[in-house]
Amino acid sequence: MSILIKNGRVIDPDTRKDGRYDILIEEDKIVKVDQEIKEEAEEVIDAEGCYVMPGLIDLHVHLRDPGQTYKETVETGAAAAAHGGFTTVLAMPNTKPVTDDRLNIRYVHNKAKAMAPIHVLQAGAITKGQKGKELADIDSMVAEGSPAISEDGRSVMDSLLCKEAMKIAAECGVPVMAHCEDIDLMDGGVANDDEYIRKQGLRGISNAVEDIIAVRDVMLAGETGAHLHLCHCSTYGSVEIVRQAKKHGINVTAEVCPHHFTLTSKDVDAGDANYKMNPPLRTKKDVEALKRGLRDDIMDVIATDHAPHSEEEKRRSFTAAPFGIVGLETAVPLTISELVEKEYLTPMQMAEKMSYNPAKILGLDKGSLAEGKIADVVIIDPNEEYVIDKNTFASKGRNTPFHGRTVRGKVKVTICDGKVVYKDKQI
Ligand SMILES: NC(=O)N[C@@H](CC(=O)O)C(=O)O
Ligand SMILES: [Zn+2]
Repeated sequence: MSILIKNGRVIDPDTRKDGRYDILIEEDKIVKVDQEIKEEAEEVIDAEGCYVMPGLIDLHVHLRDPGQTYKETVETGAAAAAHGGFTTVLAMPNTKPVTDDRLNIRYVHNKAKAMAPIHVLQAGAITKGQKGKELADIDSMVAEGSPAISEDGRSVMDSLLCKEAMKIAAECGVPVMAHCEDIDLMDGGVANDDEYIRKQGLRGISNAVEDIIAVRDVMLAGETGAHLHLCHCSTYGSVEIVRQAKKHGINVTAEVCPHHFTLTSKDVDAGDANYKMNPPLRTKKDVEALKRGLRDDIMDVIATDHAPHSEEEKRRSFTAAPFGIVGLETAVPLTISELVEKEYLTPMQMAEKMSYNPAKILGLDKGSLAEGKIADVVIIDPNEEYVIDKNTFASKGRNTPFHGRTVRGKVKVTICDGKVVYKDKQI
């Protein structure tokens, strides 16, 4: 099989190419990148007017498999990823049972190999059953191929246990991906702690809920030498904490989700739980800090926190519904519309934060369009305007606050291991 991508704007953070090039793919590899490639190929894709980037890598998805396959499966989540331009995703371990041992890691990896069109990697839990009492067997999960550990969905509240986990992760050479939430301080909160939210009769989640654990984890990373990756940062405090940590030479990276840089708590409709996620939508001050943090490369990654739930679950009251929204199929247009068009990010920075940096964080030989690399590629038309329609999602989840929103930036083709795994109708 060979594919020739012609006339696109190749944006490659690895070789620092940003210009008009053709790319020739043979079997599963990029064999040539040149200004004009004359060779014939079985499939020719005209990428005129499009960005051609390394396949996107999402460090934060929930695939609900095993245990909650009515919400999503490895297969449907991977199809949603391909539709969204992602060729690699990292699945979080808050499954049922919790992915806290090597057999559960193997289950997801094997299922993905058998039926996912893209690469699915599984993060291991930090504690057994995510109960926060006893460490999981981190070494054996890493030996099984898990590239990171995380307690996502909660924090390891016991600081000593958390420090032990960081020591082991440092020895194993994997990052600790931290969901920062002081569980006691949550106090039943469901949305940001501000006047507008309180007026709607909802309980608040203050910034300190996140910031306290972010500071603690940075201190522990400093003491243990672990690589700490802060998940779904939502507060201006988090951005400051990451800035300071980096200044002091602590090994920390951080991610921001599209919903957190696109919406504020003022957008929350108390009658619609599609605006409910953890951490919550924050204020304008927080959103501006997140955008500037991304612009200034304090914040390294854009990740989706794709969190599918059933329609029945999300129809419940704001307080009773579960936290989380889907994100795989809206990340590209939101990033282009909110960050690239508004000049917070260059297209090169977009490719860094959605592919190159995530690859580096997981230690993967990906995020590159250099000759000889595996052909994971995404083609995006940055100018195509369209209306987000949840009914077009490949995900089982329809829980998005972005249904009906007009955006720019459409994924046209996703190529994984040299195979076209998604193609838009009009290309
Ligand atoms: N983010 C969410 O609102 N929900 C996530 C858990 C998580 O990422 O913390 C989920 O698993 O549903
Ligand atoms: Zn989380």
